[in-house]
Amino acid sequence: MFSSDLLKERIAVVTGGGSGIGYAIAKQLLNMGATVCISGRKEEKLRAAAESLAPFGEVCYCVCDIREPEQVEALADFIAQRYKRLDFLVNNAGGQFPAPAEQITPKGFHAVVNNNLNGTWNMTYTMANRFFIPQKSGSIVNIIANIYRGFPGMMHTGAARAGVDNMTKTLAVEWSRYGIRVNAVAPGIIQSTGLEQYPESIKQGIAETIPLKRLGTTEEVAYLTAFLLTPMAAYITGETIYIDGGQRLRGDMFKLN
Ligand SMILES: CCCCC/C=C/C(=O)SCCNC(=O)CCNC(=O)[C@H](O)C(C)(C)COP(=O)(O)OP(=O)(O)OC[C@H]1O[C@@H](n2cnc3c(N)ncnc32)[C@H](O)[C@@H]1OP(=O)(O)O
Ligand SMILES: NC(=O)C1=CN([C@@H]2O[C@H](COP(=O)(O)OP(=O)(O)OC[C@H]3O[C@@H](n4cnc5c(N)ncnc54)[C@H](OP(=O)(O)O)[C@@H]3O)[C@@H](O)[C@H]2O)C=CC1
Repeated sequence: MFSSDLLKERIAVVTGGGSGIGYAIAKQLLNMGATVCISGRKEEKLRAAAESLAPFGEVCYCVCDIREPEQVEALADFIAQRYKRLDFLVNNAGGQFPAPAEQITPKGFHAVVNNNLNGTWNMTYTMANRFFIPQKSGSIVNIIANIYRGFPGMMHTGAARAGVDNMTKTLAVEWSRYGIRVNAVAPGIIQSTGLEQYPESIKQGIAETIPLKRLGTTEEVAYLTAFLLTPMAAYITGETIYIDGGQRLRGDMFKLN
């Protein structure tokens, strides 16, 4: 299933591929023979990531803030010039800040929705029109979050990710006529660079609330994402697959007062 030539000659873009889950996804796709372009906002971070990924296959990077349509268009130009096609888009870039709902200002709400929902659409709209629709093929995986029971403690991202979850279903139907599959992966709490930004007080004891009694790894999210892009998943579209050690069914995301 994960053989080294399964994705040979396939071209992938992984947003937020310079760190954490995105980096692990890029590495897994390279290990399966794909050519991968990682993107993000910080050039130095991308350069270092691309250097450390280079032993695993053909990798490049492109600075692109997904919130800026013209930067997304420039990323599409870069891919068109370099590879002439695109097969996979992994919308992984995103983030938010923890806060009780009543303290999320309209500006803060807008910032998080803009990053996670609008940014994902900017990428999806552009890459579909530039590549997937004309090619009549393509596969998209959206990395969202565990929104199964809402997202207490991060209402803004819950709302944004629910938007992407619904977008996933709609596009799977609308774009089936172009041979495009669209799926989502919903990670629970994953031991990644991103998690380092959350205060210890929130994370302390959290593993005990998860049925599998541990946090997930970035590699585990990468395996699932890669699987969804392979021909083995050719009949899967419009799905959101949770990878959370069972947390959506039992256990708290946050300790609320
Ligand atoms: C148990 C834990 C479970 C965790 C599960 C999930 C984990 C992950 O998702 S890991 C990924 C982690 N990485 C991140 O989340 C970092 C990403 N964050 C950002 O990129 C940015 O902070 C942003 C996109 C969320 C906002 O950036 P930007 O658009 O540049 O907006 P500003 O910085 O200008 O802020 C606008 C506005 O937003 C409010 N705000 C921003 N940060 C905070 C904060 N830390 N706390 C409270 N409020 C915040 C605030 O209202 C800002 O306006 P001003 O007050 O006028 O600055
Ligand atoms: N770790 C976890 O427990 C969970 C993570 N997630 C989600 O998974 C994804 C990956 O997170 P993780 O790897 O943990 O955290 P990281 O903070 O390591 O990764 C987030 C990546 O997104 C990029 N990014 C953020 N905003 C933008 C933007 N506007 N334009 C371009 N790139 C952007 C960052 O790159 P740069 O700094 O270069 O801009 C960074 O590489 C995120 O969407 C996160 O919210 C969901 C649930 C749980």
